[in-house]
Amino acid sequence: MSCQTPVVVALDFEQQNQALNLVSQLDPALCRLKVGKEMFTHFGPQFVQQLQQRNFDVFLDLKFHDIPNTVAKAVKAAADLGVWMVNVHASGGSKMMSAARESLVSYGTDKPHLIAVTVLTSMEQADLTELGITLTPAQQVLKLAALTQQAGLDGVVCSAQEATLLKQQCGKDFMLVTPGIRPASSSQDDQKRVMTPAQAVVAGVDYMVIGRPITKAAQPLDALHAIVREISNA
Ligand SMILES: O=c1ccn([C@@H]2O[C@H](COP(=O)(O)O)[C@@H](O)[C@H]2O)c(=O)[nH]1
Repeated sequence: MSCQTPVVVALDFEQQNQALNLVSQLDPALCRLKVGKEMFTHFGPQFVQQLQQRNFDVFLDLKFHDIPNTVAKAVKAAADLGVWMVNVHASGGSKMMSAARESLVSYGTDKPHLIAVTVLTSMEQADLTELGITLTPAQQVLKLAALTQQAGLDGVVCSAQEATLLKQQCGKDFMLVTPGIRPASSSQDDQKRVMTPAQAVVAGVDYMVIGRPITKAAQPLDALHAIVREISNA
């Protein structure tokens, strides 16, 4: 059965067995899984394959950002690995994003979703100012999302705080994938632009990436079930 919820659990663990312990309690109908830089650097494509063998859709969150040729080949390698979703940084520009999209043409309908990171959810106004960006986070997200859509990608990573504006600008089919999701009782950690699962549903996000509120909970499965309940009640 394909996944019935928008939840993507971020597997950010130092040890493979910590991640697999959690995964063995999860159901692919309840959530998808995200593998990011920490676990991919430690454990590589074999780790992704182990998750796929357990029938999970995997979002490979490596946020590629390089010259167009290199990013295109990295995205193609992700497609060969059979991941459900892969991403690049929108700030790599439209040539880079177009090259990434073109590298997937030969996969037809078997291609992974290709999305681009706009402004990291850990960033706020002061972080943009430090980089010489004078726009607000929401304005910068809208600008990078427009570039992403023009390059033919499937959607963006953004904060749920920008979801309503983005759906107005880009249309309902442009996929919004939102980290920085925090149930009301959870610590914000290093995230700055956050929303609760219920607020994110109302804002219209397509997928919610959630890590520590689940993985660091005393009872991760209970935490996941509470989030899924909050989402279905919203
Ligand atoms: O803008 C972004 C892009 C990616 N992430 C990643 O999502 C998870 C969030 O984990 P939490 O523990 O729920 O904070 C993490 O793997 C990040 O690398 C992001 O947070 N923001």
